[in-house]
Amino acid sequence: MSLMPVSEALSRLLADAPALETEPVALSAANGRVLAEDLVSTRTQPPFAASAMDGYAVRHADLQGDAPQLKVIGAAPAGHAFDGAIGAGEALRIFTGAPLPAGADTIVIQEDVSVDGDRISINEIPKAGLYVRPAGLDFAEGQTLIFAGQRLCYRDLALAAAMNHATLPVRRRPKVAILATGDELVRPGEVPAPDQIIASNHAGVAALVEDCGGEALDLGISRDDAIEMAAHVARAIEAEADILITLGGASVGDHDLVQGVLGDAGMDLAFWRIAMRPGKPLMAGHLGRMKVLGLPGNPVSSLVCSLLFLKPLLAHMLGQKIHSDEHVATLTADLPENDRRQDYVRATLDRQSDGSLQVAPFAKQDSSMLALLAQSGALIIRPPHASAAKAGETVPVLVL
Ligand SMILES: Nc1nc2c(c(=O)[nH]1)N[C@H]1C(S)=C(S)[C@@H](COP(=O)(O)OP(=O)(O)OC[C@H]3O[C@@H](n4cnc5c(N)ncnc54)[C@H](O)[C@@H]3O)O[C@H]1N2
Ligand code: MOO
Repeated sequence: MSLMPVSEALSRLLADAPALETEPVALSAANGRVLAEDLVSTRTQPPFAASAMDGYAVRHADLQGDAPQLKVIGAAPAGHAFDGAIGAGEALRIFTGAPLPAGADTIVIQEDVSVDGDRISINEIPKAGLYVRPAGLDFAEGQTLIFAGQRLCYRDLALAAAMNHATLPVRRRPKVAILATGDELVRPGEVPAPDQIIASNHAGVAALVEDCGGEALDLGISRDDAIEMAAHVARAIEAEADILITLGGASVGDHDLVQGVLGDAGMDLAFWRIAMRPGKPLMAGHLGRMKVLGLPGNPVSSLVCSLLFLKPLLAHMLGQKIHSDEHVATLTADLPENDRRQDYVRATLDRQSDGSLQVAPFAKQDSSMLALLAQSGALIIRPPHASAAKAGETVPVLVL
């Protein structure tokens, strides 16, 4: 049986997955969305030279001698520019954020001033230009400040607001329908029969979808019954899902019905069976415009496949660059030579005082062992046919 290399499967998966459409969203609804176009500022900020402190706007040339005196000719609170200029020997009462009046070049903070009617004495002479924010200190009109592909966070949203964008062009969120399959499964919180277990994969895959900026749609659990499964698949189509994830039933057993059901529904199979461990029975295809990813049922397999295939697929559909979480780390234990499947070995990860990474593989690697995956800081990548590795050697790792 031939198995497809991981890299080839990933390239095939991404090759026919175009980026999703752009849609406008209000700034208030844009948190966590992915920007579809570069964002150019419509404004210069600050739009005028402004005071950075509460105090007095002065001409630095006037600040000669000991405690020079100036005449206060008016006031400028924020939002109220002084309509005039200050001349020799004059000052303007000014507040943080107000435009600097014509003629002034420096702010004296009020703590350094004694006031007597409309006259002030300057007790501390500031450096020329102190506490003046020049126009454009932050950014200028026409500047590109947030880039397409950026997942918008609170800092981006504040900046976008300052740039005066009330609506932002973002990618539509990929809708990912998730269907668990298997007679042995019940939902978390239910009481399983003695021969049943709790369906866990759904929770993990849905969380990863949300983390990547997608929208997870829970299709529940289908029994190992072709008619019931077909009805669930029809619900995914009806819901206009961009991706259908099936969990389990991807292998070769008599009750592994997923591929048959999808085939009958009209799925074009892109690939099945990958040279990887865990995750060998991974399947991909498309049903009309809906992508289908059939993930193996073993819990660790389904999550590792999600990390390696679903995460980049979602990034691709959101118009994002796919960046690698691959690093190198020093092994703390020997590893045996590998067979033809690329292995993703669960391991703990520690950063040493010199900044280097140290990785300790778990002795047991069964793809049903979720507790060890949860404790893992990394997956050690063992390429196909890698020779045995000794403690102290460096190996590639995917940091989780
Ligand atoms: N004769 C062979 N048997 C198997 C092969 C093979 O090549 N030849 N491949 C093995 C590998 S590798 C994997 S991985 C599994 C995957 O098989 P399926 O995708 O068909 O998964 P199931 O048989 O449905 O389930 C496997 C295992 O995982 C549990 N499971 C399923 N769904 C969930 C869920 N949503 N949450 C938690 N656990 C789930 C299920 O109860 C089984 O224990 O096949 C091997 N067999
Ligand atoms: O791929 Mo299976 O994931 O080896 O358990």
